[in-house]
Amino acid sequence: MEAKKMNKLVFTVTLNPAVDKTVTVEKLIVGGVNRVQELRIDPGGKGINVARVLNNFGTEVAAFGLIAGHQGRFIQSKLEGEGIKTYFINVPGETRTNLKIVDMASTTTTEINEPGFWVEEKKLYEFTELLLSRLKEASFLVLSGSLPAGVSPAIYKDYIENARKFGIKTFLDANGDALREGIAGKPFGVKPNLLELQELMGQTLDTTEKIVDAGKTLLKEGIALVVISLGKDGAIFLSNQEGFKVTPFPVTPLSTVGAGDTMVAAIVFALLQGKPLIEIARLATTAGTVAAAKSGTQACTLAEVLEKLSLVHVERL
Ligand SMILES: Nc1ncnc2c1ncn2[C@@H]1O[C@H](COP(=O)(O)OP(=O)(O)O)[C@@H](O)[C@H]1O
Ligand SMILES: O=P(O)(O)OC[C@H]1O[C@](O)(COP(=O)(O)O)[C@@H](O)[C@@H]1O
Repeated sequence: MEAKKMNKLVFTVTLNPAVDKTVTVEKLIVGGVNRVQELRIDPGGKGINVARVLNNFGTEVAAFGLIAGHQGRFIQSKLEGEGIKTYFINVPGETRTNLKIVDMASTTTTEINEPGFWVEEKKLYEFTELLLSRLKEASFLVLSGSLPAGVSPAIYKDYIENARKFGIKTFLDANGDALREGIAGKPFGVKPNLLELQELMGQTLDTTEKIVDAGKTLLKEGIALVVISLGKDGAIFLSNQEGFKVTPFPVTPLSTVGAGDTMVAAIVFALLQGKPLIEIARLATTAGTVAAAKSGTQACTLAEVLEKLSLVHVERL
């Protein structure tokens, strides 16, 4: 899978960022009193996580998005402190807090995500102008995450079509209507997780064969790379030429938050290096698994991923 341009600047878009508050409890008691053992606060939101991982991997990246209030300033200063260029438009209100509850007894993560701020039309217009005015500088545009109130579900489709005019590849990671409408814009790649794919297809996909068939319908719609992530069961990677299923190595998941975003970052990183699908699949699944083993929403390093690369199991489909 060749990346056409020599320029390797990646733009990420996060219209609904979040401050991720991760609390770890010994055993989650629903309806009871839970005492927090550990607490972490991290910048979050899908495109923001992608940007942080790409930056750790040594890829030049600029994070675009909307932010509000002091939580927004916290996110921006964290990113800039890590050396990531930011292009944020400030909107009224406050950036959401997304609560992540890690239950150490079952090693599962429960997510409680707020809807986020409301966006006025003129602010969204300002943001779109900012993004489009710089778009030609990018080699890859990553569009990730839920949309705040006031933003049309067709927005990703619009950005994908604009990127295509400049010959810029796009990667979409969204859910619900934003995913459905975004797909109509024919992004280069998509990464739904199994739940998102089932919702999109309107059916339960309970075998690898059914998941692969659903993935192939997306390829037929004009998407070149379809990745379906399956949590602890790994991921399926499909192009028009070939397909792979990659199974992770066992880890103790200290927070699975950010695992999908890490996978997206690794896919884009590998695409920019012109890697074949099998290597994209291996690297991205390893990266997601490394992220799942980290507490909170932490960005992993390339060295951590390369060290574990041989531990995933790759099967040709
Ligand atoms: N519990 C887990 N154990 C091992 N790897 C995991 C686990 N959860 C996620 N991963 C890794 O992270 C990738 C993305 O996770 P997934 O939960 O499917 O994405 P998303 O966060 O988008 O829902 C998986 O394909 C897998 O490689
Ligand atoms: O925009 P959404 O869909 O509400 O998701 C936002 C949440 O997802 C995350 O980006 C993590 O996503 P993944 O676990 O899919 O990588 C969090 O940082 C954030 O709280």
